Formats: sequence, C-alpha cells, structure tokens
Amino acid sequence: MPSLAEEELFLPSTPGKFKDKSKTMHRQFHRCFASTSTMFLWALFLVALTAAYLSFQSFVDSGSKYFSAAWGGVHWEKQVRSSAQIHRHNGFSVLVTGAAGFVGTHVSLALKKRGDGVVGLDNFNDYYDPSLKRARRNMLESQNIFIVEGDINDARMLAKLFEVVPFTHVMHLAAQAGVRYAMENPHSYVHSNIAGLVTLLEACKNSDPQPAVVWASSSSVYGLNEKAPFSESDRTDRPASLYAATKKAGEEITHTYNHIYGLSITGLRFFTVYGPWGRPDMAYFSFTRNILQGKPITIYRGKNRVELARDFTYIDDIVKGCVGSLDTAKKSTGSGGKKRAPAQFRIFNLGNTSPVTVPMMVGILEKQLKVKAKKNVIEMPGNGDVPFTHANISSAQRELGYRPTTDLQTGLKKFVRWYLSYYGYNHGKSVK
Ligand SMILES: O=C(O)[C@H]1O[C@H](OP(=O)(O)OP(=O)(O)OC[C@H]2O[C@@H](n3ccc(=O)[nH]c3=O)[C@H](O)[C@@H]2O)[C@H](O)[C@@H](O)[C@H]1O
Repeated sequence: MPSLAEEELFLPSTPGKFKDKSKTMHRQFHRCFASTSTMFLWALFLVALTAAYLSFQSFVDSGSKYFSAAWGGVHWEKQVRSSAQIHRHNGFSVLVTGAAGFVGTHVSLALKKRGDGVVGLDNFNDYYDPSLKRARRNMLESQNIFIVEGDINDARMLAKLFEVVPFTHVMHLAAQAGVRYAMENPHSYVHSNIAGLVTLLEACKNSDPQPAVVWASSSSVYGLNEKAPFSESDRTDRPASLYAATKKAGEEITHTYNHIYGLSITGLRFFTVYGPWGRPDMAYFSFTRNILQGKPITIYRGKNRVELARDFTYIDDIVKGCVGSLDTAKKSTGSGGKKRAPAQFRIFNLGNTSPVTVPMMVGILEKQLKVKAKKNVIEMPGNGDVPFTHANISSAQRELGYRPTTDLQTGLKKFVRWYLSYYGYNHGKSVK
C-alpha cells in the first residue's frame, strides 16, 4: 500500500467529485508508464536515425562509391612508412599517383632501384583490364613498393598520407587517359584530370614541407597547332578533344597553385608513350592483339588521304625524362598555405623528335609478329584526333639532360617480346 504522502501525489489536482483512489492511481501509473515507454521508443528511433544519418554521411564523405578500398590503421601506416624509406644519400621520398598505370609502374621501379622511397597510389579503375594493373602491382610489390588503393579525389586519404610521410616529391601520373574515349565518358576526364588534380594540389599545398610536383600533361594540348615541331612556347589554346582540354586546364591550374602557394611545378607533355606493360587502349597495343587474333584493324587517315603520324616515344626514354625532372625540381617555397617566395614553374615536351606514320607503325608490328594485318583504312572520324605530333625537345635536353635513344623499330620489338610472353604466346598459344 502506498503511503498517504505517495497517495496524495496521485490525487487529481482539482478537488470535486469523489474518485476511487486506487483505480485512479492505477490509470495514472499506466498512462505514465505508457508515455515513458513511448518516449523511450521515440528516443531509440531518433538515436537509430541519427546513427544511420551519420554513417551515411561518412559513406558519402569518404566517397565510398569511388574509394571503396580500406586505408588507415596501424598496419597500413607501417606499410606506407616502410615503402617511403630512403636508401641513398640525399634521396627522395616520392608519392607516385597512378602507380599501377603504364608510366607510373616504370617510374616507380626506376626510383626504387636507385634507392628512393616510393609510395604508390592507384584507384585500379576499369577503364582498361584491371588485371593488367594488378599484375603491375605484383611486380611493384616484389620490389617492396606499397600501393595504396585509393582515389586522388579522396582528400581525407591524401591528408593522412602526407601526415604519415613528409614526401619530398609527388610524381602525379594518375589521370583519365585516351583521346577518343572522352566522347564516350566526358565526366571521367573532369573527375580525374580536373577535380582530382585540384584535390591533390590542395593536399600538396597544405602539407608541411610542401613537396615538389612533377605531373603528366600531354602532347595533345597542341591541338590544332600546325607549326612543326611543337615547341613549348607554341599556341595551346585550340584543343581538339576534351582530353586535351582537361590537360591544358591542368597546366593552368598548376600555375595557379605555383603562383599563390609556392608549389614547385613541372608539367611534362608526353608524346604517345609506348612499350612493355603498356596501355591496351592505345593503337600499337590493340593492333597487336587484333593482328594475333586474326581480327581486322582500323587505320585512320587524314583529309586528302594523308597518313596520320605520331612522335611515338619509348617508355624508358620517358622514365629518364621523369627522373630528370624530379632531380632538377627546386623545392616548393610555401608553408602553412602561404607562399614565402616565387617557386619554380616549368613545362617540357618529352617526345622522340621523329614522327612515324600509323601505317609504318603497323608495318613494323607485322614484321615483328610475322603476321599480315587485315587493314581497314577509313577517313579519320571527328573524334578528337590530330593529324600529327612532333616534339621539339631542346628545352628538356638543356634543362633535364633528356635524350631519347630508342627508335620505333627497337621499341616495338621490345614491346612485342613482352606481349608474347605476358599473354602466353610463348607457352602454347600459337602465333599464326
Ligand atoms: O601524346 C599524347 O598526349 C596522347 O598519346 C596517346 O594518344 P594517341 O597519340 O592518339 O595514341 P593512340 O590512341 O595510340 O593512337 C595513335 C595513332 O593511331 C591512330 N589510330 C588509333 C586507333 C585506331 O583504331 N586506329 C588508328 O588509326 C590514331 O588516330 C593516332 O594517329 C595516348 O593514348 C593519350 O592518352 C595521350 O597521352
């Protein structure tokens, strides 16, 4: 029995008609209990809703759509640190973006070989067969190069990387490549070559010390330029493809970061790079595949039946140009987001200086593969292609000591040897 004092607590506040005290108490108790449990349920619901919202936010924040791979944690940091370890006097610690890509793999191996610390970054997207990227990664891992699986658009991951390692240099090679694919998927170019570039530069500018940045532009920025050979001072304001436009935008964007924040910047205009472990979307690679499989190849030709030509540049020469750029890059001058003094800004052509026509390139492949190609020659569709490229490399020669030494015949021979071995033609598959 409740005490009087307790009973009084449950008495109606307005006295009047007689009421059965115990019944009233019971009802009151139930009402109170019911409202408490309802409140409890509501609270539970709100907590669950908040938790769901927060985890959704963090999912969106980390951009899980793009950045599905895990990063962070003690073990991950240990791997990153160990990979960045320098093993030579005055060596560098280099973050190589696009490290599982064609140029990224070769540059990473060259740097590691001479004792620099190298940490790779790659999002392993499926623009072309990701199994080739995984195979390149295995090769890098066998040389103790750790590749972070992540996207250059992931600002939090980049901040963490720079927190773990005070990189001296960034070799930025991650990009959406390919001239003609830009008509199919324009946004992927904006995502990687513009938004991703800005996110990366933000991370570089915020880090202390700031790294020197060397990055891949493209010969395609010369666009409709007809003056040959192409010099760095020539017009680059008439791009023929969205790919070229995003690379040109990259040159302007990097200039801004150099100007405002004191980032040391070197942009490299690569001229149709080819070689072992190359990109399957490029003509020399897909032609090789089709020729071996007995499938036809399509050869574009220009107006008035003019043959298209490219200043094909062998990967080992490009690697020397990249390493030379890192070696001659001056330090960035900013810290804490502020420029202390003017910083270095350079742009170089890395080409071969001897354009070869596409039909001649096919002829070399036929000879190397000992198979005749089934050729389908058509007029160049309006797809962003330019009729020819031809590099003047005197600047790179002077400033970087860049001297390409591999002609197309020699380079394609090495490529074909690799291709046959990698795709198992030496072990069973027959070359017709
Ligand atoms: O220097 C660059 O900055 C760029 O180089 C490369 O572009 P491109 O020079 O266009 O190379 P690539 O596609 O191999 O076509 C070679 C030739 O074959 C012709 N070509 C191509 C395909 C085809 O089916 N038929 C054909 O005739 C085609 O018309 C062209 O004449 C990189 O892909 C690009 O990412 C960028 O780095």
